[in-house]
Order: sequence, then structure tokens, then C-alpha cells
Amino acid sequence: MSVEDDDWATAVDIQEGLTKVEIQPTKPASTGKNSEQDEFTTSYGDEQTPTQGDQSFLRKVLRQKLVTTQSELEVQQRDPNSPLYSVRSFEELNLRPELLKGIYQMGFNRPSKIQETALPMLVSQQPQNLIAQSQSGTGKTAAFVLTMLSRIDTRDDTPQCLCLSPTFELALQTGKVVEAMGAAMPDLKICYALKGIRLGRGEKARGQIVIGTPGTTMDWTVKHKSIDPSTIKVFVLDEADVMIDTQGHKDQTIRIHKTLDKEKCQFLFFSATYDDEVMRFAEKIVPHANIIQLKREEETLTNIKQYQVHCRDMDQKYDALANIYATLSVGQAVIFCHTRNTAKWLAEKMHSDGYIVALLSGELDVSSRAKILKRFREGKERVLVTTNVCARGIDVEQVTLVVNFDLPMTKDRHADFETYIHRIGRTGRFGKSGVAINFVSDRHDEKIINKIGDHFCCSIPVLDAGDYDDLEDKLAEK
Ligand SMILES: Nc1ncnc2c1ncn2[C@@H]1O[C@H](COP(=O)(O)OP(=O)(O)OP(=O)(O)O)[C@@H](O)[C@H]1O
Repeated sequence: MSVEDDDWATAVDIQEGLTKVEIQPTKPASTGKNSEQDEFTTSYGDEQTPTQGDQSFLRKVLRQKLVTTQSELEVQQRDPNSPLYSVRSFEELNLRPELLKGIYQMGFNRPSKIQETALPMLVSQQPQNLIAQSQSGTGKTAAFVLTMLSRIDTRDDTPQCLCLSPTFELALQTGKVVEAMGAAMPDLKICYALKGIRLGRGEKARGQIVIGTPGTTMDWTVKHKSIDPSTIKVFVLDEADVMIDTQGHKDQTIRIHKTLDKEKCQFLFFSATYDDEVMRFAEKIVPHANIIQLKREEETLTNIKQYQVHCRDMDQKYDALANIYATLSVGQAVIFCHTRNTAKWLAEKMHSDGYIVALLSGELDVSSRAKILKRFREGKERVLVTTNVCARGIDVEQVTLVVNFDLPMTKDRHADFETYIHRIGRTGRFGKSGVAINFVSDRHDEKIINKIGDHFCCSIPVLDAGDYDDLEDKLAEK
């Protein structure tokens, strides 16, 4: 990885250190106020699932472990060690009544730790900049959406907030959160700056909140001048680390960042992961940033149980997957493959063996991808086979199981720690229990999984996919 900073506005001190958790008192940044059915899906019921042996016990164990009740959530929100812990209420934030209404309508009773820590400074009269890290599924999106909604003036539909997401799917998902939270704000208008959405020549973007991917947003802001950067009060970089670390995204984000008024605009960077270099770089480009950073050992969530399953080859991987699939009587699963080809092969093989699976990979056009994800969200398929395109941010509450069919690796075949955290974070959303299973098929995989365990200071015990008694014991461990 390399992060060059030449192009960026700089000038704040770089703070060294890997595991700081700090909020710095800072200078305010601003003084302002069917036919759709996927080719790999069939109607194929549970009863027909080709299982071997008696898996009812495993089903029971998974069901017991994976269902989290509202009262369990309440307990976690009162546990100071939980990322969901909170002593505050949303009322204390002095939000507009219609925004508070939206939050309660979404079923949010109290803020999570990241929300309770970040929101007072984010929505204060003197908005402050923030670089924030919090574990997957702990409410970061809700935090920055609430901030944007608290800052807009709905009497006017000129763009006032700009939110960048790394993928089309994530941008749409964030838009849905804006819609839900802003449901009681009648004149709220969202504008999507996404591939395929075109503005006429000279046409201005209309909507207080613009959500987009970096390429289209850059075109609209820099090339076509459809967005006036001087009216932007809040700039959000979701999944900030990947936006900074991926060359194409980075260049486009830089060009948008350059147009924004560093004195008037509030800058918010959010992610579940930041490697050291990316964090240092983020600190340089966000003026007077407050920083919330996790310790390494805090990055993995204890409510996601992680295991490794040893398989000799692809056939064994496939058999293990079939056994695991058979246990999935509740919830949904996401299976991650390294390449589009493997994902396609796996989905086709599962499909021809009669499983209900959906395939989502980057080779599909964005509208097909959105349709597939919508179907999965609606529970039409219980298994989604995918690549890293779905590793980040996607929030599907019922996902109880993540399988790393291939371990996450960088191009030079090193362990990809950040992708690991994001992939397994598709389960265990907001305090729910989840299971992540890693397939390990050779010595190199063994090294990778050991490095992942060491990096996050957690153990990833071996699970024999055929040994259900063993699984019972392991899942029962607290
Ligand atoms: N205060 C809250 N009370 C109850 N549920 C909440 C609260 N905040 C967020 N949620 C819910 O928790 C889930 C995860 O939240 P969100 O998507 O904001 O997490 P995230 O930290 O952005 O995740 P990721 O790192 O994967 O992007 C969502 O379904 C959201 O609706």
C-alpha cells in the first residue's frame, strides 16, 4: 500500500501511535449552523436440502445462538464493555423533533457507544471534524446520517451534504437510511450521484443530501459543475480507509476534497478499519480532526464466533459448505470467494445441486447487482455467493453466517486484515450473534489464518464440519 499526500491540503500534526483512543478538544471546523430472478436461484425448499446425517441438533444450536432478543440488546447497551453501551439518550442531543421522531420510528431506543461518543460533537452548534473507527455493525452509518440530517435546511433543495460511498450498493443503502431517519422531514430530498444517473447539460443537482460514488460525484462537482461545492456543509467519507487506499477512489476523492471550503465544511471520515499509514494520512487531510480509534484487540466483535475448517481441496471445501448450509434453518449466509470465477463456479455448482443461492459479483451491471441484493434482503435467497464487492457496509440483519470460502488476501497473497474484518462483519450486526467460518486448504492458508488471529489478538479454533458434537461444544463456549 502506498499513500502519497502531495495532492492534498495538509497542515496538521501527525500523531504517531497504533492504538490510541482519543478525543481531542479541537477548534471547530465551522461556525455555521421473477423475471428478476437470478439465474442461479430456484424454488427449492428446506426439506429437499441434500443433507447427510442428523443435523437437527446443529440447527437447534445455531438457532439458539443466533437469535438475539430486544431484551438481550438492552442488556448489552448497559454493559460498559460492549460497543453498544450507552448512558445517554437521543433526547440529550437536542435534535429537531422530526429527526427524533424518525430515530424512534426506526426502533432506536438509545445510541451505541460510537453514537454517544461522536454525536454530541457532530451535531453541536460548532460542528467539529471527526475521523472515527468503530466495529462493523455498531451504528456508524446511523451516526453520520443523523449528522447530515441535523445540518440541512429543507427550505432549499441545493446540495448541502456530500456523502461518498465506495460502491453503488452501499450508496443506495445509505440513501435508505437517510429516507428512514428523515421520514418525518417532508421536504427532504436525496440526490444520488451514481453511474447511470444523468443530469442534462447545465442542470444542477437537486437535493439537500447527495450520496454518490467518487467517480460520478467528481464529474458532477468538478467537471460539470452540477454541484456547487461552496454550499456543502458536511462531507462524509464512508469506508474512509478504502477510499484513501484505492488508487482510483483516492484520486477522485482528492479532487472533490480540494473543492471544499476547509473552514466552513465539516469533514467526517468513518470506517471499521484504518491501517496506520491510512490513519496518518487521514489525520493530515482532515483539519483539526477529533479521532476515535479502537485498540487492535477491540476490532473484532466477541458476538461473532470465528472458526476455521480444514479442507484438502475444492471438493472438500464444497462438501464442508454443503454440510454447513444444511444447518442453516434460520437466517442467511454470505459466502466470500476470492475471484469472480470461483464465485461463479461455486454458485453454478450449488445451483445444479439444487440449492437456493444468489450470485453477486462485480462483473454484473449495477442495476442487476442492486436487484440481487434487494432479493437477498427480502429473504428470497438464503445464501449469497459473492466477492469482496459485498465485503463492506452491506447491512442485512438476518445474516447469521459468513463463510470465507477463500481467505481474504492482498494481490501479493498476504493476509488482508481489513477485508477480513469487513467480511465477517456482515454478520453480528448491532449486537446480534453471528458465526464466521474460514476454509483453510493448504499451508499458505494456515499461515494466513494464523496471522489474522495474531493480528486481532483472537483465537480462531478449528472446527470439524462433520463433527456436530464438537460444534455444539464450541458454539456453547461464551
Ligand atoms: N442506536 C441504535 N439502536 C438500534 N439499532 C441501531 C442503532 N444504530 C444503528 N442500528 C442498526 O444497527 C445496524 C448496523 O448499523 P450501521 O449500518 O449504522 O453500522 P455500521 O457501523 O455503519 O456498519 P459497517 O461497519 O458494516 O458499515 C443497522 O441495521 C442499524 O439500523
